[in-house]
Amino acid sequence: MTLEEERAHLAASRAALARMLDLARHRVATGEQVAGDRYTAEMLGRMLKSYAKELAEEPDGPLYFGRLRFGTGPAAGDHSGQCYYIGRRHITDEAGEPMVIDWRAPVSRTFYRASARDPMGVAVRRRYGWQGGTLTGFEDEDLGAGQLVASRPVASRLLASRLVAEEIERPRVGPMRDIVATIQPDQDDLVRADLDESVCVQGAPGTGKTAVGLHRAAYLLYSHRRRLKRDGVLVIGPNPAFLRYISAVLPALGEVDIAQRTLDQVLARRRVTGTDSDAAAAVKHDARMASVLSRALYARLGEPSGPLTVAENSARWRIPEAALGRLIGQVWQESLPYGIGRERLRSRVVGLLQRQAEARGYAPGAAWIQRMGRSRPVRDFLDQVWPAVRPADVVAELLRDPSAAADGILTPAEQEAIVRRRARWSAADLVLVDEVAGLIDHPESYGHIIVDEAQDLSPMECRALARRSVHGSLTVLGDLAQGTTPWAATSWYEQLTHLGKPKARVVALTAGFRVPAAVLALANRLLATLDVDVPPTRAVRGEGSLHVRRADDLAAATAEAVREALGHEGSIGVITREPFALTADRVTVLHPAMAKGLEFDHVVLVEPADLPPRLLYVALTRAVSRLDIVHHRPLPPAIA
Ligand SMILES: Nc1ncnc2c1ncn2[C@@H]1O[C@H](COP(=O)(O)OP(=O)(O)OP(=O)(O)O)[C@@H](O)[C@H]1O
Repeated sequence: MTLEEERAHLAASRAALARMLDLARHRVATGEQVAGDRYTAEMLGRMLKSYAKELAEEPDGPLYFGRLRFGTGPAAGDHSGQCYYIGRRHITDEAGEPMVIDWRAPVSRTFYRASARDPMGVAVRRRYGWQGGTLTGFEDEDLGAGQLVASRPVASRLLASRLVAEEIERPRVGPMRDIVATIQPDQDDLVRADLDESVCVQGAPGTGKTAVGLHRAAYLLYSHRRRLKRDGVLVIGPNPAFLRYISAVLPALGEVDIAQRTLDQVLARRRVTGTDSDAAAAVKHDARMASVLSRALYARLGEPSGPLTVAENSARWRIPEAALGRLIGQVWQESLPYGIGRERLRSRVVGLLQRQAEARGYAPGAAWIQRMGRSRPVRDFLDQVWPAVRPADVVAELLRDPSAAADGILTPAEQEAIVRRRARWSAADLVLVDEVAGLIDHPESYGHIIVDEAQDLSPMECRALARRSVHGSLTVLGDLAQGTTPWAATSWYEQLTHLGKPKARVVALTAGFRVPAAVLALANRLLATLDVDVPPTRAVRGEGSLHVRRADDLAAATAEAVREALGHEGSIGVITREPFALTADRVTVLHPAMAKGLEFDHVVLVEPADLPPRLLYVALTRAVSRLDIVHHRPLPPAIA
């Protein structure tokens, strides 16, 4: 097929997409009239609306990025002699024949996996080059013959394709983009892991963890749409700036219904107005707090102080104290959540009353049972032995005086550290409140949760996510070397245990798609001093540029570096602890702690000696093309 013929196919695909969109809109408009009853009409309307919305999200840009032409040998199987265009979503012609196949469909897997060594039945893999919505060319890989045709020399040592290399080398501007056109085989393996499987990706900076997680979310929704529309998919990121940075990826993949939140946003039941000392935060985030809170909650259980008597008209029903004690013991043994235990006890008590009534010839019905359950004596009994509680009250009481619940678990100094003298909620307190809420009742659970920067979560934060994925699975993304919180994980096994998935497969990604080789060499030197057991990154990119300048006037030198950076295209990030006023379109000034997960085409890093080693490692690995280090004090030895 010539470029002209390819363009004709593109025009036909665009027309087909426009027709699909018209049809979907038409169905939204008429759907309510055609459906039988109101419920069905509403469900249908909602479904069609979201379908129309997804179609409309389709960017004007490339409709597809690749094409597979299968050979005729036995390896091609059912696809023998077939040709498929692979794009961001299915497009079908009027007869329902596929014009473009969704990248998530089973056959598309071949696009990412086939290699000269194992062509998987593919004769030729074609990749398209685009400029905006215009098709500019293509590149064929003759997998049958094991060679790349019509290609200029490739920039990278590791990539066979010029188009893939160009995509990776492209200067970065604006928010994160999807990588569907260039997913690599090891990434694809993770993206398509089964829904029931929890996986943990240990990936050095820029190896595509975030990209993999987001594409996995889109893939899972495609493959298990009904189940996950019902159960929900949640993406957890470290801060709102990061969520803004990644926010366009899923909509570009046609997925508009995935919640993307910080953990704080998930837990927020009340406003955070207080802060913790480092010592208090360390204790509150420690896994032992789970035992302390459980003790604090269950300390509320009491003993019956006599028999329970309910009088109704002329009848009197009575349960002796010993029998009540036995009931409490039985319910306790069932290890139910606290709130459910209280209701179970209520129904057991009423059950005993009911049996007495029946023994005396009454035939108590549902209304009687309900009345008994709400009767004063039964309520009083429950309030005494298994009182209703609010999670925040349990935590507030514990923080006023931790001793009763914490003795033997926390040291006296630790107890002292968490005593709260003013009733203000800190972020860590909300994690504790959530823990208690989880002891009282099951929280909303998700079908799948993707947790980014998971190495930074505390054990107690992990537990909050574990509770929300009891019936679902997790994709855990992180890098032990980039852990910068005081409680950052040092072992994935431990972190996964806190997350409730100790058996999750841990996979390392080591091909770095962000950081250029020159910068990576420096970062890897620092990595060697960080005392974490993770493999270093190999650069898939070119050399890039690394500049170090010593200056007496840091602010002036920084401004100078930014001015120079503005001479290139792409985004610029100034990573500094000092306030630095600068307003230019492409420039973002940010504190190192906020740089996590982000990337800029050009990074100006100010005074590395100010940063603890791991934060320095994060800051060093944000640059895509150029890194400028501006310093006054001597550089830390590892990077000097
Ligand atoms: N297969 C790929 N093809 C093209 N670009 C890729 C590929 N994989 C990753 N990238 C790009 O590499 C950059 C880094 O990816 P990403 O942010 O997902 O890495 P990360 O491992 O999460 O990094 P960090 O540890 O810093 O959070 C992004 O610009 C992403 O688009």
